[in-house]
Formats: sequence, C-alpha cells, structure tokens
Amino acid sequence: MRRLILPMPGNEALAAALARACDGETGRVETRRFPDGESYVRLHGDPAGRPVDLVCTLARPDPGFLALVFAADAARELGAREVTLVAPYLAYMRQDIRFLPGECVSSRSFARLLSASVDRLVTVDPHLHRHPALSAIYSIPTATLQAAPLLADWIAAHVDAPLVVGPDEESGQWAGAIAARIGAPHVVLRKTRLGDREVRIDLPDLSRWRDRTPVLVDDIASSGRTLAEAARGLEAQGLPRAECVVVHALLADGAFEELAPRFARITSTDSVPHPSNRIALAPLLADALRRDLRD
Ligand SMILES: O=P(O)(O)OC[C@H]1O[C@H](OP(=O)(O)OP(=O)(O)O)[C@H](O)[C@@H]1O
Repeated sequence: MRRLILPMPGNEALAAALARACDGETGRVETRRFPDGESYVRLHGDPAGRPVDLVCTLARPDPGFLALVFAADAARELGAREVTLVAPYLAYMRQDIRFLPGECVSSRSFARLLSASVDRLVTVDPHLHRHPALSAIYSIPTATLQAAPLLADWIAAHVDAPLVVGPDEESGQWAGAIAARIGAPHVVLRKTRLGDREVRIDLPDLSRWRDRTPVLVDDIASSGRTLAEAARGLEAQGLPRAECVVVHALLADGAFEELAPRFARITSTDSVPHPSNRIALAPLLADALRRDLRD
C-alpha cells in the first residue's frame, strides 16, 4: 500500500517532495488550540494498514511537541502499520550530560519520549556530541543520514577554488569528508565554548590560502556565534569573504541578519525551513524510506 505522508504544520514542502520521491500520498494534520490552550489534532488521510510517515523538523520543538505525539498516537490507533518520524533536524541532542548537579539530561529524556511515540526515526546528522550513536539513547530503529556528500556537491558546483574550513574539532569529520569528495584542501580551527552565546576560536596561520575562498562547514548554526567568530578570524588573516554551508540552520533571534554581511552567502539544507535553504534533503530521506519499504 502507498505510504501516507503526513506533514506537521510548516513541513508541507518537504512532505510533498518526499511523496513525489517515494510515490507516497500526502495527507494533512490539522492542529489548533482549544480555548484553554490545549492542542487539538485531527488527521486527514486514512492510516489503516499503511506505513505512515510523520514529517516534522524538530527545530524549536516545545510548542508543537504534544501535537506531534498526539498525531502519532492517532495514526497508531487508526491502524497504521508502522509510524516513522521523519525529523531531518533532531532536537535536544546538546544537553547530553549533567553539566551541573540536578540538571535534566534532556537528550535522553527526549529520546525516551519519542521512542515511546513512534516506531522508527529517520534523521540527518544528529548532533552526536558524546553519544556514540542514536541507538545509545533511542530504543527504536533509527536511520542516521549524512548530508556531507550533498554539501560537498553544492560547494563543488558553486564555489571556485574552495578551502573547506571546520570551525572546531568536531566539525573536522565533515570538513575532511567534504574536502576529500571535491578534491579541495581543508583546515580545522579550534573552538572553546565559553557560554550559550559565547565562543572563542583560535586559527592557525592561513596566509598560504589567500588565493582560495574559505567555506565554513558545520552541522548546526544556532546563535551563529561559532560562524561569526570563525569568519572574523578568517577576515583578520586577509582571506577572501567566506562562504558558509551548514546542515541545520536554526539561526535564532536575528542571528541570520547579523551573520549575513560577514559571508558571501549562507547556505543550508532544508532540514529547518529557512531563507538560506538551497540544498534539498528529500532525495536522501526518500532513499531511506524506500530502503525501509524493501525491508
Ligand atoms: O551557532 P552556535 O550557537 O555557535 O552553535 C552551533 C555550534 O555549536 C555546536 O557545537 P558545540 O560543540 O560548541 O556545541 P555544544 O557543546 O552545545 O554541543 C555545533 O556543532 C556548532 O558548531
């Protein structure tokens, strides 16, 4: 039976692209608030006997999370064969340890809640900071997809003579993979996180790369401080204005407007709907869903 692809509100474009790519049928999730502020959810489309894909970016997840859980519950109760959450951006991966006594380790709590609500999870480049894999915290089958090849292909097609730059050690893995795929050099900077919105970035001497266009690559742009500090360092060494390519453009509270003048362009995948989206994830996600279909 054809998959039923249900976008949570705001995720319609990605759901439509997925439906085209996997010959699925899109339905609709109607949500509204009751007068007392509680969430109302109604599914339009019949889940009975079919695989159901709930499509929902989890950027800023708190206001819509209950509605997502209710939609998954409704799909199960109405006979869905299996409910897969397609969440190209997976939230709550950054508080992965108890930094201070009494703190909630929200990556584990969120994983427990989602694992109880859906049967499978498909996501892209989750921020696996200290967790070795999603299976360390999620008890359901997960597909962890990598956007690096898509980022690499976009850079190869749009930037002349790139120098791939990872702003911190963790981004070294993407910077290396992207650079190798397009045959470009890469460098990795050193970051010290001083607070939620404060980082320090130390750069090696990059003067030999002044004839190259630096391309900062990272998994997440949130406050934008990491990218801003890295761009400042590159400017200070006289490199050309940088490009920036990220997987997940969270870019909260005016961060995009603040960052934009520092870069030739800011480019992101469409894991989080944002004006910087230029790299479509639907083919990658559809591939994973098709693989599931063959299982
Ligand atoms: O736009 P920003 O607000 O700078 O946040 C984005 C940066 O934070 C994350 O790394 P990091 O290891 O610093 O974050 P974490 O320790 O919070 O996981 C991520 O990989 C980005 O480099």
